[in-house]
Amino acid sequence: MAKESLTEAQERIETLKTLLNRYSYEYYVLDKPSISDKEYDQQYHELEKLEKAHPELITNDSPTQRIGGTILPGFTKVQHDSPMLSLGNAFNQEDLLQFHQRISKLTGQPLQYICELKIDGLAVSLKYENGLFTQGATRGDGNTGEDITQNLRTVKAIPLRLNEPLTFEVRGECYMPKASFVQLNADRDEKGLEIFANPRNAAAGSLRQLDSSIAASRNLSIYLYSATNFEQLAVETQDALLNRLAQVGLRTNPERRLFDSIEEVWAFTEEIAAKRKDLPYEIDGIVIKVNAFAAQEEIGYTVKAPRWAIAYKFKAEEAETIVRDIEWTV
Ligand SMILES: NC(=O)c1cc2c(=O)c3cc(F)ccc3oc2nc1N
Repeated sequence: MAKESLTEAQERIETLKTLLNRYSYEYYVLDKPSISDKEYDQQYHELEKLEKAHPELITNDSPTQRIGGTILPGFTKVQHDSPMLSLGNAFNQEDLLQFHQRISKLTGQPLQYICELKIDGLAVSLKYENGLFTQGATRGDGNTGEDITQNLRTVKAIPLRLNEPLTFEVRGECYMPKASFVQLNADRDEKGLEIFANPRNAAAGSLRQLDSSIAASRNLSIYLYSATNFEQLAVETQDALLNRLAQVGLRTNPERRLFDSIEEVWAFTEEIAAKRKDLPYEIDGIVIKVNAFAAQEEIGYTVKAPRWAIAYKFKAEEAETIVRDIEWTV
């Protein structure tokens, strides 16, 4: 085939990157693919061929650049701009009531709560500059984490470019879906390799790999739940923030609910405890947050945790039965 002119190649490469990144967003972020895998693969291979012929046209946000070419010698350290704190825990209705009474005293505003599923994965921080994914890190000790950008770039649910040129940091939970966990353990068992105890360990083990092609093979996903400098995003509540994150192309968990009383929050924890085994990912509780950012600021933080949030934890032993209950499809 005659070598296409540079501008023709450039235009075709730009078109293919835009199309393939949108298909990837539909498939991995919205879980609603609009084309078949075959069509995707055809366009992906056309992009690979064009980039091979014109390597100077390869950009960092091309879908062909998700798997890094090198095996890292180790992970460099990352200082978090603001500490990645942990959550205080609640284990029963009384603990929730005490949480509510404690914080009601600290704000004159009526309290609206947002409840989010507590995804059982690995907390990570993602930095975007002018819309481009530039750095990913683990929580580490809360102040210093490890740079796992190469591995997080292989997580297809993480967009390499947002659909707005934002510069900010988002945080979320990277996890391994239950079905991927069962398949991975079946494969490892067959090869006589040690199997993972649960999806959280499998996700953590995958993100700790120095060879990003291993992380790429582990079908990890992510839900984002917070952002820094949300003034730029012009949102005043956690719920509005989550809608805004979805708007710019980030994956957020749809099972969130707003409540005006702690009694309704308790009822929600019981509702989710009953349907948790049917979820395609593991959760270890519910995160309850004051929805309004102004009230969050008024209520504030302790040394190691926000006062305006609490994690209601389900009873641990169920976790094993949940994974055991999946028929071990091999
Ligand atoms: N695992 C989770 O699904 C999840 C975790 C956290 C946090 O760890 C967390 C920690 C903070 F200091 C503040 C808010 C948070 O919100 C959170 N929200 C969530 N949905």
